[in-house]
Amino acid sequence: MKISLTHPNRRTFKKTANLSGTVRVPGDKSMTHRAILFALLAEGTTRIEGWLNAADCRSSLEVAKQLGASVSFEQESLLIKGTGGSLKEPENVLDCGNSGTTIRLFSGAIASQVSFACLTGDDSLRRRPMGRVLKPLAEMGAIAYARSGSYAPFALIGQSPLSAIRYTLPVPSAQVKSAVMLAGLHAPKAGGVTTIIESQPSRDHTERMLLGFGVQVDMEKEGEKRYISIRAEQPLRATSVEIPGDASSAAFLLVAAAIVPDSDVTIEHVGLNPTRIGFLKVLQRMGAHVEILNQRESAGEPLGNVRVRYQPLSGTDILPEEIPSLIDEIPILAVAAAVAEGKTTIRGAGELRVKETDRILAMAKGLQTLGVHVEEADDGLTIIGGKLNGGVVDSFHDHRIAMSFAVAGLAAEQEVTIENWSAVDISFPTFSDLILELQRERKFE
Ligand SMILES: O=C(O)C1=C[C@@H](OP(=O)(O)O)[C@@H](O)[C@H](O)C1
Ligand SMILES: C=C(OP(=O)(O)O)C(=O)O
Repeated sequence: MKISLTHPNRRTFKKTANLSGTVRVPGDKSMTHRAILFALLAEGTTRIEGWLNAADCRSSLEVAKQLGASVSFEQESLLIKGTGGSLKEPENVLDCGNSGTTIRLFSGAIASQVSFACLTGDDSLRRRPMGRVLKPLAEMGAIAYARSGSYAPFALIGQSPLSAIRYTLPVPSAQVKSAVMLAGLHAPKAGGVTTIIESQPSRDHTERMLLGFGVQVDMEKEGEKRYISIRAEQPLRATSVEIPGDASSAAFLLVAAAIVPDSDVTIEHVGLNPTRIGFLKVLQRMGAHVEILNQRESAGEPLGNVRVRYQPLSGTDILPEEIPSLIDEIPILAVAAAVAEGKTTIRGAGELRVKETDRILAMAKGLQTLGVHVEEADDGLTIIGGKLNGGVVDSFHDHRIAMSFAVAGLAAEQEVTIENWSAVDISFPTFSDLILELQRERKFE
């Protein structure tokens, strides 16, 4: 007897008529991680509204519990009773799952506090470089022993007090910046002020949210260069945090609107932090009709509604200095480039090679399968736009690759099947539901 097996970990997306409607996307992932970690460090109970209930943030929540946080839920809100700054030594290994933000930011907090912690993650996280955080933390006085020198699992033996440092980030990374800032809160030696120097601005949610928890962060700008300074021994005080929708999740739906003819999609209540919305400028430059409406501010972060209407796109050059403001959106912008008229180049994006998977390789392979002319460079891609064919592509267990090819499927000539689809649960579990909603609301003309 022939048994036909279904593949629960595959999903197929087909060419669609226009997408239309107004939706909200789940909470910002970067902000949710920070809210959980800062609540753990604070004195009192923090209320977090609009948090992202997805696998990466649940990793942060589990790690926070092991370090002494008491967690409860009240309707949609997350309540975290903090430790007042004295973290508990964890009884077991801290499993950070697939989340780079969890492992790197929590390391910064652990470095001054916990006598022994061992941090690890899944197959993907254990391939990602950790030397970039362990090196500055060791310079401040913490002791780290890492597999092969710089990979998880690693043991972190916190030391107190740490020494303040002046640290120039070798790569623009908000995760490294945040880890050093958090260690700096407990680094009263060597002057007691830790300064991080970044030559390209990376996302600044840590700086903004720490202010809400009562911590003063000083920032000086010198052209694109920024000096971020934090004085030691500032206690965190519990607060309420309202988290807007994640601009990186919104990007998938907005690019879908930009490439599916006659679409008109609005995402409400989405974060518009300038360090995160480089992709909107690129989409505009490619010819998409982008509008930002009802812009306002909450908890120190700008937010608003973003409307994108279809207009045929043309290729563009995405420059190295733009990369930090759109680092997680490059896979979906590569899909936009694949349907745009003409050539798109992306350069200065070498960091993509050390994300959940090598995103340059994954996009090049997948787009080639769909018949696109793509050339890989060490630090980017060159894409000649045109029509997308169908095919079977692999997400390589990377949420952003999976959703990028799902959006490609909505505009491709034949269907696109994505292998290892379940990766979407990392950041955007409701992605397929929202696409369905925008298809249901579509205009019939
Ligand atoms: O700080 C953060 O929340 C993040 C920073 C970025 O990583 P890097 O710090 O490695 O650039 C980004 O790619 C990641 O998705 C989230
Ligand atoms: C790179 C990402 O996250 P992280 O580094 O936290 O795993 C991402 O969400 O695209």
